[in-house]
Amino acid sequence: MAAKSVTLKQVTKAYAGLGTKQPSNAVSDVNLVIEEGQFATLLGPSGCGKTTTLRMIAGFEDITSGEILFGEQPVNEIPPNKRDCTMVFQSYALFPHLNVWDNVAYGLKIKKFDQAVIREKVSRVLEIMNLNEYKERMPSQMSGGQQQRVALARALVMEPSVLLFDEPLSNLDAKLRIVMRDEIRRIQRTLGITAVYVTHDQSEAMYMSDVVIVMNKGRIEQIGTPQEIYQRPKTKFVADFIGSANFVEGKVVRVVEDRLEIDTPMGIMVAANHAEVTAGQQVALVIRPESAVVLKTANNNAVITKSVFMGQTQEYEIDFGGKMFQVTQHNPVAGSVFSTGEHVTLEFPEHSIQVVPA
Ligand SMILES: Nc1ncnc2c1ncn2[C@@H]1O[C@H](COP(=O)(O)OP(=O)(O)OP(=O)(O)O)[C@@H](O)[C@H]1O
Repeated sequence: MAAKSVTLKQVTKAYAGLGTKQPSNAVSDVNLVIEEGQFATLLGPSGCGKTTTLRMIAGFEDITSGEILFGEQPVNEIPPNKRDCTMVFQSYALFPHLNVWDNVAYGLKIKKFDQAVIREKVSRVLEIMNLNEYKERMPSQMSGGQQQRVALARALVMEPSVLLFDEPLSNLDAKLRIVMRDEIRRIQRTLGITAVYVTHDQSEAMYMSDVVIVMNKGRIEQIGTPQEIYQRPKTKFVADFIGSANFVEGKVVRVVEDRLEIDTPMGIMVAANHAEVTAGQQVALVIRPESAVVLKTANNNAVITKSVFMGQTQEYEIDFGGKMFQVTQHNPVAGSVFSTGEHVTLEFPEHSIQVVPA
């Protein structure tokens, strides 16, 4: 199978009736390029337009305006079964009256492949998915995780250029999700297939993706690697949705080369200038709990109001100038841990602060 890139150009979806109640479309003006062989995840809160976007790529939904391309080829007019992509659903959607072998072979039979070719392709995929020993089982005789592997095998056997996933792990328990996300990623890498994955689970998105596409109210807020999305969020929404963050409101007073001086209720704070903000602009400083530093100095400026041991971390709530901060200390060993009521110094290394528009 030859992987293909997926391109969305100004793609919009309006559902009839939506426009009268709310000004926004289900999906608005989405521009996106997913490169060949990339694993891209659409991530965002419920109703942000992830599933609609995925279904438009699959061809299950018409698009209101814009264009979708697989490689160089526009696919707007191509029906789903001719699009060279397959979708793995949350509900597995296996045929209950067919055993594993026949479920996996089904699509090839519909496409009238030769018997010998079908045998060869199905055996190979069952082998890759470690499903050989289950080939005669009926779906009802298998666990949720095994059924989802069959659903994945059924999609892979078609050798699509693009594989689409609609929250495929959300019916599985936490432990199995972790096993399956490794399995999906391993197979996707081995076959070099382009994958578009929908989830509202940020840790799943961070773990699996080459690129994360964060959506909000039908629009793309940010596209980036998991590191970029986490460490350099471009908006308050992204900073808030991915991981936890302390926000400090302020106004940029000076831009000095690559540093920003920001006037905040806690005085002037300095941040490295990773953002495109200008002097005079109202901003928010994003400070991740693990990037604030707690220590003892001669001029302690903060008070611990809560201190909780969590095994790998110590979690603090700290009052700094009347504002409460969530702070995480890694590797809390005896002697380095502070107790409730202790006076401490809270520092914010300038490179770990991200500045976003207010
Ligand atoms: N068939 C439809 N008719 C009208 N509105 C729809 C239809 N399908 C989805 N919508 C609306 O479009 C918006 C985007 O829905 P979508 O299912 O794409 O969101 P989502 O991000 O996948 O959410 P979730 O995580 O809850 O599945 C929502 O406001 C939803 O109510």
